[in-house]
Order: sequence, then C-alpha cells, then structure tokens
Amino acid sequence: MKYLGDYKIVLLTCSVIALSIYIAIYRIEFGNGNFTANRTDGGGKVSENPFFDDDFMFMSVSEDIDRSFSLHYDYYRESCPSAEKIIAKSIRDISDVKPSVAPSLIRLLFHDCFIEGCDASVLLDVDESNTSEKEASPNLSLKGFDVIDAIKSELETVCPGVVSCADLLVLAAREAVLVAGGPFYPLETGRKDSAMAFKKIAQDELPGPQAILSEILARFASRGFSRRETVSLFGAHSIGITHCTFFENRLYNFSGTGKPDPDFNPGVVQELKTKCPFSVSASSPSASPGLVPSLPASDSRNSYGMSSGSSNDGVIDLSYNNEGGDENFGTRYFKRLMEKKGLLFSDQQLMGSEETELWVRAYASDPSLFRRDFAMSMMKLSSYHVLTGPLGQVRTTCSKVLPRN
Ligand code: HEM
Ligand SMILES: [Ca+2]
Repeated sequence: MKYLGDYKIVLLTCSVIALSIYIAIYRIEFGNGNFTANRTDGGGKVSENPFFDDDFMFMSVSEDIDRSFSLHYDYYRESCPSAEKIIAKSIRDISDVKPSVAPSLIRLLFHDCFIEGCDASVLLDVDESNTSEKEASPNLSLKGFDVIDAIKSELETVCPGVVSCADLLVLAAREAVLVAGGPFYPLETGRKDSAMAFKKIAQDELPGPQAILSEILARFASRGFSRRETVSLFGAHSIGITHCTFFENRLYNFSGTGKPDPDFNPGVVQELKTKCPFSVSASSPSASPGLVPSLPASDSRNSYGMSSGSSNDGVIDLSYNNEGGDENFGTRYFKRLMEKKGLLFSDQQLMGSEETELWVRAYASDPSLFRRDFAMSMMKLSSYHVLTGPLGQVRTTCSKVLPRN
C-alpha cells in the first residue's frame, strides 16, 4: 500500500510538471493570442503574467524563457554591428542642420514608452486593421517621424529586417539627449515592435498640460516611477518648444477668472502676452461652459483639445526667458519652476507638494545629481514594458505592421 501511495504521488508530480511545461510552451508559442500579455520591464524581468512570477517554476525552463525574453547589451553585435553607430551619427548630422529634432525625438520616446511600453506603437499609421496613436489628441503635435523613417531605411539597406523600430527610437532619443547637452546612459537592446497601436489608451493616459499634481504622480506611479524619477524626467522640458495653446489660459483666463494664473510669474505673463496673442484657441472644444466666448479656456484636465499644436498657433521655447543663458540641461528648467516661470500648468505643479518641490530644488542646485537621476530615469523609461523574443515583430517600415502570412 505504501508503494502504491508513493507511486500516486510520483504520478501526480509528473502530471503537474508536464502540464506546466505544456502551458509554458503554449504561452510562448501563442502568447495567449495577445501580443501585449507578456512584456518585460528592463533587465529582462518578465511582468504582468502570473505564470512567470511563480518562483516555484522549474529553473531550467524558466531560465531559458528568461534569456529569450530579456534585453541585452549590444544585441545587434552579430546581426547588425553598425546599427548603433548609424543611428548616433544620423542624429548628430540631422541635429546639426535642424536642432529642433532632438527635443522632438525625446518627446516621441516618452509618448511611445508611456503607452503600453517601448514598442514603437506610436509610429504606426492608420490602416484597415489598425487605428493610429498619431490621431490621439496628445500626439497631434508630435514630430520626428520622418527622421525615424529616414534612419530606418538606412538600417534596412545595411541589415534588412534586423533592427526594430522600438530599439531605433530609444537609441535615437538617447543620442538626442546627448546632442541637447544631457547625460549619456547605457541601453540594452532587443526590443520588438508591436503589431498594433493603442489610440484610446494614448488619448486617456497621456497627461495633458492642465494635469494636476496628483494625476501626474498617479500616472507615473502606475508605471513604476517614483516621485523623484517623475520630477527628474520633467527636466526634459528644459529643451524644445510648446505651442501657445497649451498654456494661454494661464495668460488670459485662468480657471474662468478672466485673469492670469496667480502662480505664473507676472513679468513673464506680460512678455508672453505679446508672443501669444489673445484668443488663438478661443474656440477650444475644452472650453469651460459659461465662459465669454472670446476667452481662451483650456482649463479642462484632459486639455489637449482637438486642434493641439495647429500650425497657426504660436510657438514658444519651453526655456523662454532663460536668464541663466545656456545653463546646464535640466538645471535651468528647475530654476525656472522656483521662479514660477514654468510655461505649462503641469510643469508648475511640481512645486505643489513638499516632496516634489524638494526634488525641484535639489536638481536646480545640483546639476550632477540631476544628470545622474535623469540618466537613470531615462534608462528605466526606455526599457519600460518592452516586447521581446517572439512576442513582437521587427517592422521593415516603422509606420506599418508586417503583413500577416
Ligand atoms: C505630465 C507630463 C507631461 C506633459 C503634460 C507634457 C506636455 C508637453 C507639451 C504640451 C509639450 C508642447 C508640445 C508642442 O507644443 O508641440 C511638450 C513638449 C515636450 N515634452 Fe513634454 N510633457 C510631459 C512630460 C514629458 C516627459 C516625461 C518628457 C521626456 C522625458 C517630455 C519631453 C518633452 C520634450 C522634449 C518636449 C519638446 C518637444 C519639441 O520641442 O518638439 N515631456 N510636453
Ligand atoms: Ca508604445
């Protein structure tokens, strides 16, 4: 009887092992039919799938899974050794002629990674089966797609079908940070591209320029970013531009008062009124009800409106009126916030809690602390929720998914 009991236990254990291996293989092969189900966050840790979180799983199987699902340094060493050099050189060359490209690419990276991870979903055009994130209102003023397309076609001539658009975007943005005077940070590669876009999520999840602090922190926290990391990432707003639409309610009609935002430096408000004349976005669809029709009114929290960044809208440097001159990347932005000179309402929100204000002050006074933190946060952002291994594809044109077989 004892032997029979042991035999049953062995049989049961074998069945459990066989079933687990079967489930493992099934999930890898078919990804539950859902490309977004299995993604990794940075260093190859597979997340969002309870299957991978179970430590009791059999080591040999899970180690193999781990390897094929993780990013690596110099992933293209064998398959496309010149990839990183081509990307870096292209960004430097293009930026020499057109400096505005660097900030555009950094923003593009943020808008990609923040929505379902760094999977180049933001680059897809609309087609029969896909909507496009480009049509979500926070993305209407994104730029830099042409630069990514140009570099991708160069990569395709050198090593066809090898370098993913997701890797291209994070590497291009890293070079853009350097070109803009920011820090270098190492990046692992091996991201794959998504086979779909997430327009609705982009519409709902990217914070708008009227977002309040609690909303901003919650959006970043839900993606694993601490307050310190969130504040450091905002340092990217020390470069690039913003359209008047995104802050003009602060000049003319803050919260329906018909007056400027009391939290906006009065000197800067006066100057900006000449650059962003009254009522550019008077007919903004996000106007609060009951307002005098000619007052710009974009207080509503989602706030991008439908005509965001339209071409007849004025454009202002995010570092406008930067008395410190060409100071360190990052530092100047945080100093501006301390002087109530942040252009976007959402920027100035960082001064709205003890903890975030503490980091603003720390970064304003310690450039090397900021550079270290920004580098770490950009690494984290660039590896957020990536697709690896068989879970994604390598598009040959960044704006189109691969044709189905
Ligand atoms: C609450 C979070 C954020 C909001 C509401 C926000 C909003 C905006 C807005 C409204 C603009 C102006 C776009 C235009 O007029 O064309 C802008 C520009 C920019 N943003 Fe953000 N942003 C946020 C976070 C970030 C983060 C985390 C990064 C990067 C790590 C970033 C990088 C940039 C850059 C580089 C620009 C300049 C783009 C250019 O010159 O083309 N932003 N942002
Ligand atoms: Ca994405």
